[in-house]
Amino acid sequence: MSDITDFDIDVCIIDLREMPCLVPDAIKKAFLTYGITCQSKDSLPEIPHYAICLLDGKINVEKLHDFLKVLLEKGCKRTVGILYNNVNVDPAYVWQLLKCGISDVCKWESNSTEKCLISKILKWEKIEKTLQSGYIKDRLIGQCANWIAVLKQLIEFSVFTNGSGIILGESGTGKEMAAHLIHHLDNRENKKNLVLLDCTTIVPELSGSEFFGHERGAFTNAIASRDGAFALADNGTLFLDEVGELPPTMQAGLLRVIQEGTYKRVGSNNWRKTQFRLICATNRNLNTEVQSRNFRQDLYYRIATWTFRLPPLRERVADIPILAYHFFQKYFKGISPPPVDKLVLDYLIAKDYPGNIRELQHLVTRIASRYSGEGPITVGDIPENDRQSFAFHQEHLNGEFEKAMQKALSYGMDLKDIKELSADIAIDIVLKQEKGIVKNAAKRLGVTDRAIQLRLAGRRQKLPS
Ligand SMILES: Nc1ncnc2c1ncn2[C@@H]1O[C@H](COP(=O)(O)OP(=O)(O)OP(=O)(O)O)[C@@H](O)[C@H]1O
Repeated sequence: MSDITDFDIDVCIIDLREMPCLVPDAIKKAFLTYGITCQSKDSLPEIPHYAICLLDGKINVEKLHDFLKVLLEKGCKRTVGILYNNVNVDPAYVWQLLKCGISDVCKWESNSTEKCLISKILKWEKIEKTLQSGYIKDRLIGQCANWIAVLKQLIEFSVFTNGSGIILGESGTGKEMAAHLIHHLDNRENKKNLVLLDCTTIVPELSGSEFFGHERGAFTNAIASRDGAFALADNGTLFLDEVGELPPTMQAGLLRVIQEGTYKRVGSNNWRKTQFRLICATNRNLNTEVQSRNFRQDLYYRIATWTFRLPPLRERVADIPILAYHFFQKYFKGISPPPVDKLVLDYLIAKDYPGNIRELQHLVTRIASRYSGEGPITVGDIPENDRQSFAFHQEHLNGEFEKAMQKALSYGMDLKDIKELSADIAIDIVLKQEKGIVKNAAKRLGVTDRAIQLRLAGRRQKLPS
């Protein structure tokens, strides 16, 4: 590492020890090789992209937290701590430092610490650069911290490992887009194709052929031999969407291929080799599926080496305006989209999106397609169907409904309890209005008769005897 001559990343050492004396010469010298100098925390000339913080075991964690917060808010990308002169550091203290926002903590060992930190910083810088790349900026829109955090994990996984991973997330949160990103960033030599397979669409009887391929005549209608997903993904990436739906026989087959790297076409006795990066996605809780024996535990552990959770849109509401702008831009293909009235933006921000980004995209497309071509996009461009539930939401947000919610929250009810209670109240009101006729109530509430009956039965069971 010491042969790095063109290290030009903006890094500085900041002495944050509770009782600073002079930064030890050994540290100064070691980092000066890379052009890294020491700065005082009170007179930083500029906020560095990376800060190496010199710490001791006595630092006030709250003060450190505040200092790091300011650093990170002002553009510092990561901070790392060196513990100096502390041979027996309390592990709890180190975990506290990490909680404060420090990316890593190490003890000062002359001759190796600086090399270790430089290689970490080089890696982090590569991740930051990738985050700013055109591929991501044009496709994976978002600036919320939880979205950026998962993007960074995805980049690290794609660029620095060749492992398998699983992408968790509700429908429409961008799982398939994440798979494309992983394949795009994968820097394997002679990288080949990304093969996408949606496990919900696989016919169980044909699943063997779909994955392994088949020989001519292997079964009725097998008029020609054919490659399956394992062959097509060789030297590339296999993306299995909704992996929780994989038929049990295929789960065993897949495990074998991942472990051995060999498979046989249906109707053939010859072993063939394949090697691919496996990326799976699901919006199910695979842990529960494993417990209820619907999904093989051994396969789960093989594919879940790396797990990424994409946040639903409700956890990144601040991204709605830029996502909406991105979709308007897409709709108006190249020409800059018309201005969007603030009321429309407020509407987009306040709405619920069970279908996440896909649902927002479709809504924006509907709005854009109603635009007359002059002036800004206004609330009149929002289709009538889309306005109805929202109008209710707006009317009641500041009225009785909000008061009831405040009361419920003051009793310590969580969202689940609130949802349950609201559903019960709605059912009771409609049942009363429909004179106890479940069928009519169910129709009005948009659920099945059985759903209401089960709910009523559940409530009876919960009643104290
Ligand atoms: N961060 C994002 N920026 C821009 N568009 C996005 C983003 N995330 C998702 N999309 C868009 O939302 C739509 C849904 O994305 P995608 O198909 O990747 O979701 P998914 O989680 O795989 O959905 P499903 O589980 O239903 O298959 C796509 O049209 C995609 O272009």
